[in-house]
Amino acid sequence: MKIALVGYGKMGKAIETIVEAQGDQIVARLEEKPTKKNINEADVAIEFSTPQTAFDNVVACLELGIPVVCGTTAWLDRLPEVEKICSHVNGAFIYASNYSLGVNLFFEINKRIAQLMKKYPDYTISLEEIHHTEKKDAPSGTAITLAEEIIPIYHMDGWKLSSDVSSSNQLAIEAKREKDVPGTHTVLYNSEVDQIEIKHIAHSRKGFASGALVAAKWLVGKKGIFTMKDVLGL
Ligand SMILES: NC(=O)C1=CN([C@@H]2O[C@H](COP(=O)(O)OP(=O)(O)OC[C@H]3O[C@@H](n4cnc5c(N)ncnc54)[C@H](OP(=O)(O)O)[C@@H]3O)[C@@H](O)[C@H]2O)C=CC1
Ligand SMILES: O=C(O)C1=N[C@H](C(=O)O)C[C@H](O)C1
Repeated sequence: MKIALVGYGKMGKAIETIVEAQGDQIVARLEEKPTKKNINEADVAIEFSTPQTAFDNVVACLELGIPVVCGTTAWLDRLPEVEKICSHVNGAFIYASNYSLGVNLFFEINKRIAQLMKKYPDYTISLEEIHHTEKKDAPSGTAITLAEEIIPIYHMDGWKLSSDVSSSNQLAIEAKREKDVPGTHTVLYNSEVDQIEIKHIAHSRKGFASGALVAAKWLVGKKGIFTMKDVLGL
């Protein structure tokens, strides 16, 4: 598989380490918008860049006929436009706020626990995410995905970036930034007498990177718009 890395920062480099070990080929390492000239006939593009550049990069790949695996967060207000373009060009696109197998299992666990806990109003639900200090967005895309799966179950009015869990019908997400933390997400159920937590701790970026590569291999040869639920059969 010939892979173009669109975005060659922390994630691009983590993916490169795994690709080199498994015998696939990286044909482009881009820190600019993909073009016919710089994408080097890649079979698939893996896009981890910035919230400001992801949309243009994804559209450029689709218009060049290259399937795209995108992991960049905080640009999703434009996802409907990408979906329209992908259908128009009969392309292939996958987006996930988090590509790691563990987090995708955590998403399923989160929904099941929320279904159980909503019957017990003594418990107040909230979310916490912790990431490295270089992270550009808050809350994390993963925390938003967790929230979006809880909100319909609890009939809440959306989420808010706040440590104040008490005052409204919005799900509070607290975002903390600490040196070198790859990504930790916790869903908390707190009552007067006790607290229940479910937590996913990424030990490194390896899980995100290997999941993105699994998604890339799965996507090549397909047409359509997909998520990690399709890739993992969840
Ligand atoms: N879905 C998932 O599983 C995961 C998602 N992420 C998300 O991925 C994104 C990237 O994370 P990370 O690798 O840590 O970030 P980094 O800041 O380490 O890397 C981003 C890279 O993109 C480059 N870049 C800037 N402009 C462009 C452009 N126009 N086209 C292509 N590349 C460009 C930057 O270059 P320069 O520094 O020169 O500006 C930088 O090298 C974030 O949104 C993060 O939240 C992260 C981990 C897992
Ligand atoms: O920026 C990061 O590092 C991460 N971003 C993703 C997110 O916003 O959820 C995934 C992971 O938590 C690491």
